Amino acid sequence: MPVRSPSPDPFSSFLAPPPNESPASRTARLASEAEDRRVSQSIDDGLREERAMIRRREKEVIKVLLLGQADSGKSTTLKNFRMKYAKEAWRTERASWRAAILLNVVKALVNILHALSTRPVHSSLETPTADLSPTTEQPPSPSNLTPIDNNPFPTAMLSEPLVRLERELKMHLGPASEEIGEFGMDEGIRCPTVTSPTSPTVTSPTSPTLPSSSSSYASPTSPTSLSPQHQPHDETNIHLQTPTPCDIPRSPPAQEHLGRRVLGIDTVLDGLLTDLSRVTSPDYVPTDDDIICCRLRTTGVTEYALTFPTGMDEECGVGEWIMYDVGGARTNRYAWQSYFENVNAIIFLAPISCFDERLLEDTRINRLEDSFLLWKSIVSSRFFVKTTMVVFLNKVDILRRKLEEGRMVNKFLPSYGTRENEWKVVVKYLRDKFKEMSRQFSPQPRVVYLYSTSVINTKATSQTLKSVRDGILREHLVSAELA
Ligand SMILES: Nc1nc2c(ncn2[C@@H]2O[C@H](COP(=O)(O)OP(=O)(O)OP(=O)(O)O)[C@@H](O)[C@H]2O)c(=O)[nH]1
Ligand SMILES: [Mg+2]
Repeated sequence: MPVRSPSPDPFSSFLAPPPNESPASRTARLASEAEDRRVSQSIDDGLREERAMIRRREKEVIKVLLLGQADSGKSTTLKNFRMKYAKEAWRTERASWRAAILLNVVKALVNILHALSTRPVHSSLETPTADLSPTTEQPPSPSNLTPIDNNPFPTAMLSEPLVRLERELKMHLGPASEEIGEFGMDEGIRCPTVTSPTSPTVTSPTSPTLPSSSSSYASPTSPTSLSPQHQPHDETNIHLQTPTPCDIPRSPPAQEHLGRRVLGIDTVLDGLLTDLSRVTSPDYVPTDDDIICCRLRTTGVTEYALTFPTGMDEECGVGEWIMYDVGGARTNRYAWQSYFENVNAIIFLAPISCFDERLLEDTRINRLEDSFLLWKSIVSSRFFVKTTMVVFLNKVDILRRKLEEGRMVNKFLPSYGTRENEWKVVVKYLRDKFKEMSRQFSPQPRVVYLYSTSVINTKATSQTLKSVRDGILREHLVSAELA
């Protein structure tokens, strides 16, 4: 059978020169085709160059992940970074912290009233059987509280509008306003908009989980629910009552309780509580310290961009850092993994004051034990073999206070043994412990930068951040040279 030549491609015949092309037309056509090829080549070169530039920029962007359990101080550390290195953005969002600060104050007042109407029967449950036994102390629960004598405040009368205001503020602020497993006087009348902590959200790179600045709570010049002049409901006008909530923190029973720290109220709020008239004024603009002290739970993962010099001296160009702040509760941690690729540095927050506390989300687990387990899983992860590791042994101020009040570390951490119950000794012990765990569980030898911190102290933290920044940059430069 004769072999038939394949029929010509209709497209190639469409592109072929005309059969009767003159020599002059042919020359012109070839010149035009050469020019087309040149233009196309230069477009390809441009695209290649652009792609290479994007790859180079991606390499230059330093990714820093803040990790650690809930309430360890990750967001507070980020606030310090932004206060120092993103001054303009920090300044413009200052007013939007107002509602969150008010909520912190109202929650504390509700707690004080609750404690004034009740008192704990058991002061301590210190009977661990092993290191970091779960049988450590718990905050007072409704079942171990009894009414307190000589309480000067009509507790129910005062607490009702406060609880209502607390609920209003929570509705305004959303899920971040509620602690996981939060226990308060408003149990049973919780904010209906609060969503399950098991469904964290990932916020957009540019939107911190802050209250909206368009709201009446957020504007520094607009009224707040604590202001007497502009009440949404008469019953929330807490200034009109006698005694007023402003009298509560200064009252002798409250002072006695604050002094004994049986309320679970952190020292960070003391400043706000003793200066309530400032915070409740209609012209109130939060200060740096107010914002640093303010607690707003992180419910998903937030990204922040910071701009830094790319080298050690200030004459170098600037580079970009992206910092990721995550929700630290156990129920939030599954969302972390999508941020693990190509992380340059991790700042791990271990709140070492919590040696005698349990996790809110799982009260069987000691908080220090949880930090050890987290640290072990981070240093042993294959994702972080080349990641710079920075550890903040945080909340040293609270550790010091607890030890001064006579809390014994070895009651909760028997391996601490007979070492002196002194904060510097405890810090050294824990520093060695974190280092040793890194040595034992890291797939490759690595350097760990450890700092003892109280990140609510912005001045001291500013120095630490500079050192952390330089350390991360230095390691980044070294690895870029090796790559
Ligand atoms: N006293 C004291 N308080 C601190 C320190 N660090 C943080 N805090 C306070 O502890 C609370 C919790 O801090 P955050 O930064 O919100 O904790 P977080 O790790 O972001 O917590 P999640 O968002 O729940 O994961 C805030 O009220 C802070 O002001 C510290 O070193 N000392
Ligand atoms: Mg946070």
